[in-house]
Amino acid sequence: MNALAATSRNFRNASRILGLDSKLERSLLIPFREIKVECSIPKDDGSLATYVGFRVQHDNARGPMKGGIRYHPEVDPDEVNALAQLMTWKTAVADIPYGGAKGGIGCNPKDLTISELERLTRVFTQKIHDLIGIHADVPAPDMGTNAQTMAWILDEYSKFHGHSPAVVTGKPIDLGGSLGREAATGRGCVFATEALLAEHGMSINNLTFAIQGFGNVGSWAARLIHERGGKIVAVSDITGAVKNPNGLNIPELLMHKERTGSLKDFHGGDAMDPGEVLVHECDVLIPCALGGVLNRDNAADVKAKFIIEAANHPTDPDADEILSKKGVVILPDIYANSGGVTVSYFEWVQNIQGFMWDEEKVNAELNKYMTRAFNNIKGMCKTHECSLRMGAFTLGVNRVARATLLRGWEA
Ligand SMILES: NC(=O)C1=CN([C@@H]2O[C@H](COP(=O)(O)OP(=O)(O)OC[C@H]3O[C@@H](n4cnc5c(N)ncnc54)[C@H](O)[C@@H]3O)[C@@H](O)[C@H]2O)C=CC1
Ligand SMILES: O=C(O)CCC(=O)C(=O)O
Repeated sequence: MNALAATSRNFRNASRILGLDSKLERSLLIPFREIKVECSIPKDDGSLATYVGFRVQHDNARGPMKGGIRYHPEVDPDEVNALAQLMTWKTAVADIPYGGAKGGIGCNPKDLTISELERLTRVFTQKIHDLIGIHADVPAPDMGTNAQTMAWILDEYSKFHGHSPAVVTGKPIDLGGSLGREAATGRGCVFATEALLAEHGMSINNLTFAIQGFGNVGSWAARLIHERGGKIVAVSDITGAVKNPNGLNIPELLMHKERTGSLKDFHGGDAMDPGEVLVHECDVLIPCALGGVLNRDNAADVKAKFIIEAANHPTDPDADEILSKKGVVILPDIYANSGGVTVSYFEWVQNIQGFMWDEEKVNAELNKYMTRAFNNIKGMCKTHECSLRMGAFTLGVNRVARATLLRGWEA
Protein backbone atom coordinates (compact mmCIF):
# COMPACT_ATOMS: atom_id res chain seq x y z
CA MET A 1 0.00 0.00 0.00
CA ASN A 2 1.43 3.42 -0.89
CA ALA A 3 2.32 5.87 1.88
CA LEU A 4 -0.60 8.24 1.35
CA ALA A 5 -3.20 5.46 1.16
CA ALA A 6 -1.81 3.97 4.38
CA THR A 7 -1.78 7.29 6.26
CA SER A 8 -5.25 8.23 5.03
CA ARG A 9 -6.57 4.82 6.08
CA ASN A 10 -5.37 5.39 9.64
CA PHE A 11 -6.94 8.86 9.57
CA ARG A 12 -10.31 7.50 8.33
CA ASN A 13 -10.33 4.81 11.02
CA ALA A 14 -9.74 7.49 13.65
CA SER A 15 -12.42 9.69 12.09
CA ARG A 16 -14.90 6.78 12.26
CA ILE A 17 -14.06 6.14 15.93
CA LEU A 18 -14.58 9.85 16.69
CA GLY A 19 -17.80 9.98 14.62
CA LEU A 20 -16.62 12.97 12.54
CA ASP A 21 -18.98 14.43 9.97
CA SER A 22 -18.04 13.49 6.37
CA LYS A 23 -17.58 17.13 5.29
CA LEU A 24 -15.20 17.79 8.17
CA GLU A 25 -13.37 14.53 7.37
CA ARG A 26 -12.88 15.67 3.75
CA SER A 27 -11.68 19.09 4.82
CA LEU A 28 -9.15 17.58 7.25
CA LEU A 29 -7.83 15.14 4.66
CA ILE A 30 -7.26 17.45 1.67
CA PRO A 31 -3.98 19.39 1.92
CA PHE A 32 -4.07 23.17 2.30
CA ARG A 33 -1.50 23.63 -0.49
CA GLU A 34 0.82 21.46 -2.63
CA ILE A 35 3.91 23.09 -4.13
CA LYS A 36 6.08 21.52 -6.85
CA VAL A 37 9.07 23.43 -8.21
CA GLU A 38 11.83 22.93 -10.75
CA CYS A 39 15.29 23.33 -9.23
CA SER A 40 18.02 23.61 -11.88
CA ILE A 41 21.63 24.12 -10.81
CA PRO A 42 25.03 24.15 -12.48
CA LYS A 43 27.04 21.12 -11.31
CA ASP A 44 30.71 21.62 -10.38
CA ASP A 45 31.74 20.34 -13.84
CA GLY A 46 29.65 23.07 -15.52
CA SER A 47 26.81 20.78 -16.68
CA LEU A 48 23.18 21.57 -15.83
CA ALA A 49 21.21 19.34 -13.47
CA THR A 50 17.46 19.62 -12.82
CA TYR A 51 15.71 18.31 -9.71
CA VAL A 52 12.09 18.50 -8.55
CA GLY A 53 11.34 20.00 -5.14
CA PHE A 54 8.12 19.65 -3.17
CA ARG A 55 6.49 21.30 -0.16
CA VAL A 56 3.10 20.08 0.95
CA GLN A 57 1.34 22.27 3.52
CA HIS A 58 -1.29 20.01 4.96
CA ASP A 59 -3.16 21.91 7.67
CA ASN A 60 -2.84 25.11 9.71
CA ALA A 61 -5.90 25.05 11.98
CA ARG A 62 -3.73 24.86 15.14
CA GLY A 63 -0.89 27.16 14.02
CA PRO A 64 1.92 27.62 11.48
CA MET A 65 2.64 24.51 9.44
CA LYS A 66 5.73 22.58 10.52
CA GLY A 67 7.79 19.73 9.15
CA GLY A 68 11.08 18.56 7.76
CA ILE A 69 12.70 18.67 4.34
CA ARG A 70 13.99 15.40 2.95
CA TYR A 71 16.66 14.87 0.28
CA HIS A 72 16.28 11.32 -1.03
CA PRO A 73 15.94 9.62 -4.45
CA GLU A 74 12.50 8.25 -3.49
CA VAL A 75 10.95 11.63 -2.64
CA ASP A 76 7.72 11.93 -4.63
CA PRO A 77 4.38 13.78 -4.23
CA ASP A 78 2.62 10.78 -2.69
CA GLU A 79 5.30 10.30 -0.02
CA VAL A 80 5.52 14.03 0.80
CA ASN A 81 1.72 14.26 1.08
CA ALA A 82 1.65 11.35 3.51
CA LEU A 83 4.49 12.81 5.59
CA ALA A 84 2.82 16.26 5.67
CA GLN A 85 -0.44 14.74 6.88
CA LEU A 86 1.42 12.79 9.58
CA MET A 87 2.97 16.08 10.77
CA THR A 88 -0.53 17.55 11.32
CA TRP A 89 -1.53 14.68 13.62
CA LYS A 90 1.94 14.59 15.25
CA THR A 91 2.01 18.25 16.29
CA ALA A 92 -1.50 17.83 17.68
CA VAL A 93 -0.51 14.69 19.64
CA ALA A 94 2.44 16.62 21.10
CA ASP A 95 0.03 19.52 21.76
CA ILE A 96 2.33 22.15 20.29
CA PRO A 97 0.76 25.11 18.44
CA TYR A 98 1.46 24.01 14.88
CA GLY A 99 -0.11 22.41 11.85
CA GLY A 100 1.67 20.04 9.49
CA ALA A 101 3.85 20.26 6.38
CA LYS A 102 6.69 18.34 4.73
CA GLY A 103 9.02 18.93 1.82
CA GLY A 104 11.73 17.31 -0.14
CA ILE A 105 13.84 17.16 -3.24
CA GLY A 106 14.16 14.01 -5.34
CA CYS A 107 17.94 13.63 -5.29
CA ASN A 108 20.66 11.51 -3.77
CA PRO A 109 22.60 13.91 -1.52
CA LYS A 110 25.53 11.46 -1.47
CA ASP A 111 26.01 12.04 -5.23
CA LEU A 112 26.25 15.84 -4.82
CA THR A 113 29.24 17.85 -3.61
CA ILE A 114 28.80 20.27 -0.73
CA SER A 115 28.73 23.27 -3.10
CA GLU A 116 26.14 21.54 -5.34
CA LEU A 117 23.99 20.84 -2.26
CA GLU A 118 24.27 24.48 -1.23
CA ARG A 119 23.22 25.71 -4.70
CA LEU A 120 20.31 23.25 -4.80
CA THR A 121 19.10 24.31 -1.34
CA ARG A 122 19.33 28.00 -2.23
CA VAL A 123 17.43 27.54 -5.52
CA PHE A 124 14.71 25.55 -3.72
CA THR A 125 14.45 28.31 -1.09
CA GLN A 126 14.17 30.99 -3.82
CA LYS A 127 11.22 29.06 -5.27
CA ILE A 128 9.31 28.67 -1.99
CA HIS A 129 10.37 31.69 0.12
CA ASP A 130 7.02 33.48 -0.34
CA LEU A 131 5.12 30.47 0.96
CA ILE A 132 7.14 29.65 4.08
CA GLY A 133 7.64 31.98 7.06
CA ILE A 134 7.85 32.25 10.84
CA HIS A 135 4.05 32.32 11.22
CA ALA A 136 3.21 30.39 8.03
CA ASP A 137 5.40 27.32 7.54
CA VAL A 138 8.65 26.46 9.34
CA PRO A 139 10.93 23.78 7.78
CA ALA A 140 13.41 21.55 9.68
CA PRO A 141 15.82 18.69 8.84
CA ASP A 142 14.68 15.20 7.85
CA MET A 143 16.43 12.34 6.02
CA GLY A 144 19.39 13.54 3.96
CA THR A 145 19.34 17.10 5.37
CA ASN A 146 20.92 18.58 8.49
CA ALA A 147 21.74 21.78 10.38
CA GLN A 148 23.90 23.04 7.48
CA THR A 149 20.94 22.69 5.08
CA MET A 150 18.84 24.78 7.48
CA ALA A 151 21.62 27.42 7.66
CA TRP A 152 21.50 27.83 3.85
CA ILE A 153 17.68 28.11 3.89
CA LEU A 154 17.85 30.68 6.70
CA ASP A 155 20.46 32.72 4.82
CA GLU A 156 18.61 32.62 1.47
CA TYR A 157 15.23 33.37 3.07
CA SER A 158 16.75 36.29 5.03
CA LYS A 159 17.91 37.92 1.74
CA PHE A 160 14.23 38.38 0.84
CA HIS A 161 12.67 38.94 4.27
CA GLY A 162 15.40 40.24 6.61
CA HIS A 163 17.22 38.21 9.28
CA SER A 164 14.74 35.49 10.30
CA PRO A 165 16.24 32.76 12.50
CA ALA A 166 12.79 31.36 13.43
CA VAL A 167 11.98 30.52 9.78
CA VAL A 168 13.72 27.14 10.21
CA THR A 169 14.51 24.92 13.18
CA GLY A 170 17.25 22.34 13.60
CA LYS A 171 19.78 24.99 12.54
CA PRO A 172 23.33 25.30 13.91
CA ILE A 173 23.60 26.64 17.48
CA ASP A 174 25.70 29.58 16.17
CA LEU A 175 22.72 30.72 14.09
CA GLY A 176 20.11 30.40 16.85
CA GLY A 177 19.65 26.63 16.96
CA SER A 178 18.51 25.06 20.22
CA LEU A 179 20.75 23.03 22.46
CA GLY A 180 19.42 19.48 22.42
CA ARG A 181 17.66 19.67 19.00
CA GLU A 182 20.15 17.42 17.23
CA ALA A 183 19.58 14.61 19.75
CA ALA A 184 15.89 15.39 20.31
CA THR A 185 14.20 12.83 18.06
CA GLY A 186 16.35 9.99 19.41
CA ARG A 187 16.01 11.27 22.98
CA GLY A 188 12.23 11.67 22.66
CA CYS A 189 12.07 8.14 21.32
CA VAL A 190 13.94 6.86 24.37
CA PHE A 191 11.62 8.79 26.74
CA ALA A 192 8.66 7.28 24.86
CA THR A 193 10.18 3.79 25.12
CA GLU A 194 10.70 4.25 28.87
CA ALA A 195 7.07 5.32 29.31
CA LEU A 196 5.81 2.28 27.37
CA LEU A 197 8.10 -0.22 29.09
CA ALA A 198 7.18 1.11 32.54
CA GLU A 199 3.54 0.26 31.73
CA HIS A 200 4.67 -3.32 31.18
CA GLY A 201 6.82 -3.39 34.33
CA MET A 202 10.03 -3.38 32.26
CA SER A 203 13.00 -1.08 31.73
CA ILE A 204 15.61 -0.49 29.03
CA ASN A 205 18.50 -1.99 30.98
CA ASN A 206 17.06 -5.52 30.94
CA LEU A 207 16.24 -5.69 27.24
CA THR A 208 17.78 -6.29 23.80
CA PHE A 209 17.32 -3.87 20.89
CA ALA A 210 17.69 -3.94 17.08
CA ILE A 211 17.95 -0.64 15.22
CA GLN A 212 17.48 -0.01 11.48
CA GLY A 213 19.14 3.27 10.40
CA PHE A 214 22.18 4.87 12.03
CA GLY A 215 21.77 8.50 10.97
CA ASN A 216 20.59 11.33 13.21
CA VAL A 217 17.70 9.48 14.84
CA GLY A 218 19.12 5.94 14.93
CA SER A 219 22.55 6.90 16.23
CA TRP A 220 21.15 9.11 19.01
CA ALA A 221 18.61 6.47 20.03
CA ALA A 222 21.41 3.87 20.09
CA ARG A 223 23.74 6.09 22.14
CA LEU A 224 21.07 6.87 24.76
CA ILE A 225 19.83 3.27 25.01
CA HIS A 226 23.46 2.10 25.44
CA GLU A 227 23.97 4.72 28.18
CA ARG A 228 20.92 3.31 29.99
CA GLY A 229 22.30 -0.23 29.88
CA GLY A 230 20.15 -1.54 27.01
CA LYS A 231 21.85 -4.23 24.91
CA ILE A 232 21.86 -3.31 21.21
CA VAL A 233 22.30 -6.60 19.38
CA ALA A 234 21.95 -5.44 15.74
CA VAL A 235 22.28 -2.18 13.79
CA SER A 236 21.97 -1.49 10.05
CA ASP A 237 22.25 1.42 7.69
CA ILE A 238 22.56 1.88 3.92
CA THR A 239 26.22 0.72 4.07
CA GLY A 240 25.63 -2.60 5.85
CA ALA A 241 24.70 -4.21 9.15
CA VAL A 242 26.43 -5.57 12.22
CA LYS A 243 25.31 -7.84 15.07
CA ASN A 244 26.61 -9.00 18.43
CA PRO A 245 24.45 -11.16 20.76
CA ASN A 246 26.35 -9.75 23.77
CA GLY A 247 25.59 -6.16 22.78
CA LEU A 248 27.45 -3.81 20.42
CA ASN A 249 29.77 -1.21 21.90
CA ILE A 250 27.88 1.83 20.55
CA PRO A 251 30.52 4.52 21.31
CA GLU A 252 33.06 2.40 19.37
CA LEU A 253 30.59 1.82 16.53
CA LEU A 254 29.95 5.58 16.33
CA MET A 255 33.71 6.23 16.12
CA HIS A 256 34.08 3.53 13.43
CA LYS A 257 31.23 5.11 11.41
CA GLU A 258 32.79 8.56 11.83
CA ARG A 259 36.20 7.27 10.71
CA THR A 260 35.16 5.05 7.79
CA GLY A 261 31.72 6.42 6.85
CA SER A 262 30.37 2.88 7.05
CA LEU A 263 29.19 0.11 9.40
CA LYS A 264 31.26 -2.40 7.40
CA ASP A 265 34.40 -4.03 8.89
CA PHE A 266 33.52 -3.18 12.50
CA HIS A 267 35.56 -5.54 14.66
CA GLY A 268 33.16 -5.46 17.61
CA GLY A 269 30.56 -7.63 15.86
CA ASP A 270 29.71 -9.83 12.87
CA ALA A 271 28.46 -8.54 9.54
CA MET A 272 24.88 -9.45 8.67
CA ASP A 273 22.37 -8.92 5.86
CA PRO A 274 20.83 -5.43 6.47
CA GLY A 275 17.33 -6.76 5.67
CA GLU A 276 17.69 -9.27 8.54
CA VAL A 277 17.82 -6.54 11.22
CA LEU A 278 14.04 -6.13 11.12
CA VAL A 279 13.48 -9.81 11.88
CA HIS A 280 16.47 -10.25 14.21
CA GLU A 281 15.99 -11.83 17.65
CA CYS A 282 15.43 -8.93 20.10
CA ASP A 283 12.91 -7.53 22.59
CA VAL A 284 12.56 -4.08 21.00
CA LEU A 285 12.84 -3.16 17.32
CA ILE A 286 13.41 0.50 16.40
CA PRO A 287 13.11 1.34 12.68
CA CYS A 288 14.93 4.67 12.12
CA ALA A 289 15.14 4.88 8.33
CA LEU A 290 12.55 4.63 5.55
CA GLY A 291 8.77 4.19 5.46
CA GLY A 292 6.97 0.91 4.66
CA VAL A 293 9.86 -1.32 5.74
CA LEU A 294 7.56 -3.56 7.80
CA ASN A 295 5.02 -5.03 5.41
CA ARG A 296 3.16 -8.24 4.62
CA ASP A 297 6.40 -9.85 3.34
CA ASN A 298 8.28 -9.71 6.64
CA ALA A 299 5.80 -8.88 9.45
CA ALA A 300 5.13 -12.51 10.38
CA ASP A 301 8.89 -13.03 10.91
CA VAL A 302 9.38 -10.15 13.35
CA LYS A 303 10.66 -11.47 16.70
CA ALA A 304 10.47 -8.25 18.73
CA LYS A 305 7.75 -7.83 21.37
CA PHE A 306 7.80 -4.03 21.02
CA ILE A 307 8.25 -1.81 17.96
CA ILE A 308 9.13 1.85 18.49
CA GLU A 309 8.41 3.76 15.27
CA ALA A 310 11.24 6.30 15.21
CA ALA A 311 10.95 6.51 11.40
CA ASN A 312 7.82 7.92 9.78
CA HIS A 313 5.28 5.26 8.74
CA PRO A 314 7.71 2.30 8.91
CA THR A 315 4.77 -0.14 9.38
CA ASP A 316 2.23 -0.45 6.58
CA PRO A 317 -1.38 -1.35 7.49
CA ASP A 318 -1.00 -5.02 6.41
CA ALA A 319 1.97 -5.40 8.76
CA ASP A 320 0.11 -3.52 11.48
CA GLU A 321 -2.64 -6.14 11.35
CA ILE A 322 -0.26 -9.11 11.29
CA LEU A 323 1.87 -7.73 14.14
CA SER A 324 -1.11 -6.83 16.30
CA LYS A 325 -2.47 -10.38 15.92
CA LYS A 326 0.93 -11.67 17.07
CA GLY A 327 0.61 -9.47 20.18
CA VAL A 328 3.45 -7.11 19.21
CA VAL A 329 3.02 -3.70 20.87
CA ILE A 330 3.65 -0.83 18.41
CA LEU A 331 4.40 2.69 19.61
CA PRO A 332 3.24 4.79 16.62
CA ASP A 333 5.40 7.29 14.73
CA ILE A 334 3.18 10.32 15.38
CA TYR A 335 4.04 9.92 19.05
CA ALA A 336 7.35 7.97 19.14
CA ASN A 337 9.31 10.41 16.95
CA SER A 338 7.58 13.61 18.09
CA GLY A 339 10.59 14.63 20.23
CA GLY A 340 12.19 16.24 17.16
CA VAL A 341 9.34 18.58 16.36
CA THR A 342 8.77 19.26 20.06
CA VAL A 343 12.31 20.59 20.50
CA SER A 344 11.90 22.41 17.16
CA TYR A 345 8.99 24.18 18.86
CA PHE A 346 11.26 25.05 21.81
CA GLU A 347 13.83 26.41 19.31
CA TRP A 348 11.20 28.57 17.57
CA VAL A 349 9.99 29.91 20.94
CA GLN A 350 13.60 30.73 21.97
CA ASN A 351 14.17 32.56 18.62
CA ILE A 352 10.98 34.59 18.99
CA GLN A 353 11.89 35.46 22.60
CA GLY A 354 15.54 36.12 21.69
CA PHE A 355 16.54 33.98 24.67
CA MET A 356 18.48 30.70 24.91
CA TRP A 357 17.58 27.81 27.21
CA ASP A 358 20.24 25.53 28.69
CA GLU A 359 20.25 21.90 27.59
CA GLU A 360 18.96 20.57 30.94
CA LYS A 361 15.84 22.70 30.55
CA VAL A 362 15.33 21.54 26.93
CA ASN A 363 15.63 17.88 27.91
CA ALA A 364 13.46 18.23 31.02
CA GLU A 365 10.71 20.00 29.03
CA LEU A 366 10.96 17.35 26.32
CA ASN A 367 10.46 14.61 28.91
CA LYS A 368 7.44 16.48 30.26
CA TYR A 369 5.86 16.77 26.78
CA MET A 370 6.57 13.11 25.90
CA THR A 371 5.10 11.88 29.22
CA ARG A 372 2.01 14.09 28.88
CA ALA A 373 1.38 12.89 25.32
CA PHE A 374 1.80 9.24 26.37
CA ASN A 375 -0.77 9.66 29.15
CA ASN A 376 -3.15 11.45 26.75
CA ILE A 377 -2.82 8.59 24.23
CA LYS A 378 -3.47 5.99 26.94
CA GLY A 379 -6.57 7.97 27.90
CA MET A 380 -7.89 7.74 24.31
CA CYS A 381 -7.03 4.00 24.18
CA LYS A 382 -9.12 3.49 27.32
CA THR A 383 -12.05 5.60 26.11
CA HIS A 384 -12.19 4.01 22.65
CA GLU A 385 -10.78 0.55 23.52
CA CYS A 386 -8.27 0.82 20.71
CA SER A 387 -4.59 0.25 19.84
CA LEU A 388 -1.86 2.76 20.67
CA ARG A 389 -1.86 3.81 16.99
CA MET A 390 -5.59 4.57 17.07
CA GLY A 391 -5.18 6.18 20.50
CA ALA A 392 -2.60 8.57 18.99
CA PHE A 393 -4.60 9.18 15.80
CA THR A 394 -7.87 9.86 17.63
CA LEU A 395 -6.02 12.21 20.01
CA GLY A 396 -4.39 14.18 17.18
CA VAL A 397 -7.34 14.19 14.78
CA ASN A 398 -9.76 15.24 17.53
CA ARG A 399 -7.59 18.23 18.49
CA VAL A 400 -7.31 19.38 14.86
CA ALA A 401 -11.05 18.83 14.29
CA ARG A 402 -11.88 20.95 17.37
CA ALA A 403 -9.64 23.80 16.16
CA THR A 404 -11.19 23.59 12.68
CA LEU A 405 -14.74 23.76 14.07
CA LEU A 406 -13.87 26.64 16.41
CA ARG A 407 -12.52 28.62 13.46
CA GLY A 408 -15.73 27.92 11.53
CA TRP A 409 -13.86 26.28 8.63
CA GLU A 410 -15.95 23.11 8.31
CA ALA A 411 -18.73 24.38 6.04
N1 LIG B 1 15.65 14.07 11.95
C1 LIG B 1 14.57 14.25 12.67
O1 LIG B 1 14.52 15.12 13.57
C2 LIG B 1 13.38 13.37 12.49
C3 LIG B 1 13.41 12.27 11.66
N2 LIG B 1 12.32 11.43 11.60
C4 LIG B 1 12.35 10.24 10.75
O2 LIG B 1 13.39 9.37 11.17
C5 LIG B 1 13.89 8.65 10.03
C6 LIG B 1 15.40 8.85 9.94
O3 LIG B 1 15.67 10.24 9.81
P1 LIG B 1 17.13 10.84 10.09
O4 LIG B 1 17.83 10.00 11.08
O5 LIG B 1 16.94 12.28 10.31
O6 LIG B 1 17.81 10.66 8.66
P2 LIG B 1 19.37 10.52 8.32
O7 LIG B 1 19.48 10.88 6.89
O8 LIG B 1 20.19 11.22 9.34
O9 LIG B 1 19.61 8.94 8.51
C7 LIG B 1 18.94 7.98 7.78
C8 LIG B 1 19.57 6.64 8.07
O10 LIG B 1 18.83 5.62 7.40
C9 LIG B 1 19.76 4.76 6.74
N3 LIG B 1 19.13 4.07 5.64
C10 LIG B 1 18.67 4.56 4.47
N4 LIG B 1 18.19 3.58 3.71
C11 LIG B 1 18.33 2.44 4.43
C12 LIG B 1 18.03 1.09 4.18
N5 LIG B 1 17.48 0.71 3.02
N6 LIG B 1 18.31 0.16 5.15
C13 LIG B 1 18.89 0.55 6.31
N7 LIG B 1 19.19 1.82 6.59
C14 LIG B 1 18.91 2.74 5.66
C15 LIG B 1 20.88 5.69 6.33
O11 LIG B 1 22.07 4.97 6.01
C16 LIG B 1 21.01 6.53 7.57
O12 LIG B 1 21.77 5.85 8.55
C17 LIG B 1 13.10 9.16 8.83
O13 LIG B 1 11.98 8.33 8.63
C18 LIG B 1 12.64 10.54 9.28
O14 LIG B 1 11.48 10.99 8.61
C19 LIG B 1 11.20 11.65 12.34
C20 LIG B 1 11.11 12.73 13.16
C21 LIG B 1 12.15 13.73 13.23
O1 LIG C 1 11.36 19.36 13.61
C1 LIG C 1 10.48 19.53 12.79
O2 LIG C 1 9.94 20.58 12.59
C2 LIG C 1 9.96 18.41 11.91
C3 LIG C 1 10.53 17.07 12.16
C4 LIG C 1 9.95 16.11 11.16
O3 LIG C 1 10.06 16.32 9.97
C5 LIG C 1 9.20 14.97 11.63
O4 LIG C 1 8.81 14.93 12.80
O5 LIG C 1 8.95 14.05 10.83
